[in-house]
Amino acid sequence: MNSDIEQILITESELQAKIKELGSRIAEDYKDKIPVLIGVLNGAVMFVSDLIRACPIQLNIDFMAVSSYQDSTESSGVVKIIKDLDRNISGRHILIVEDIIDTGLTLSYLLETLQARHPASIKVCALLDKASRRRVNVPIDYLGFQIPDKFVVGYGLDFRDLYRNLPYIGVLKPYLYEGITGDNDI
Ligand SMILES: O=P(O)(O)OC[C@H]1O[C@H](OP(=O)(O)OP(=O)(O)O)[C@H](O)[C@@H]1O
Ligand code: HPA
Repeated sequence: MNSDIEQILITESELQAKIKELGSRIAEDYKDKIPVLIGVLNGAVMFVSDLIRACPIQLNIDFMAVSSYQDSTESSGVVKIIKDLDRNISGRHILIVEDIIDTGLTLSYLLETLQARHPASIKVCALLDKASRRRVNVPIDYLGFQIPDKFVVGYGLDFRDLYRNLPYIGVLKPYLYEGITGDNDI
């Protein structure tokens, strides 16, 4: 699996140091509230679990599963809810936790969908921002790292549902996905 990686972009220790910083900032900002942290599955699974351990305040967690990339490295542009929240978020302070903001289409859809449920506030925490690919403007209140326009995997991020279990963020060797349209089987 490691041999499919062209370059390690962010090491495990860099990830953990940044998550501690983000957790402290979030804990300070929400110390008088009980926010609901919404992890966006599947990609944010590692990030949300490390982030809540770095966040020593009272909080709730919930998850939404959405998908727009299927088996491709390009967004289909259509965001599908695969699993919705388990709770009513009306009047609650919401923090959406995402692994990556790329085109911004997923986050834009989530913000619109969750805003319609009348939360007290909504903020966004994202580990990675690939700003050069943005197709719609979205706010990021807490950001880990800006990254270049490369397809990355690891620490929750996948290609065809693989590589999520790498402990670092790496650039996938392009020959592994070039020519794949999204309709192919593994
Ligand atoms: O800004 P965007 O271009 O919308 O891309 C970001 C989204 O893409 C990935 O999810 P994906 O649809 O691949 O599902 P996954 O989390 O299950 O991997 C990632 O986890 C973000 O949710
Ligand atoms: O670079 C990426 N890697 C994995 N999943 C993604 N979803 C959007 N961009 C990416």
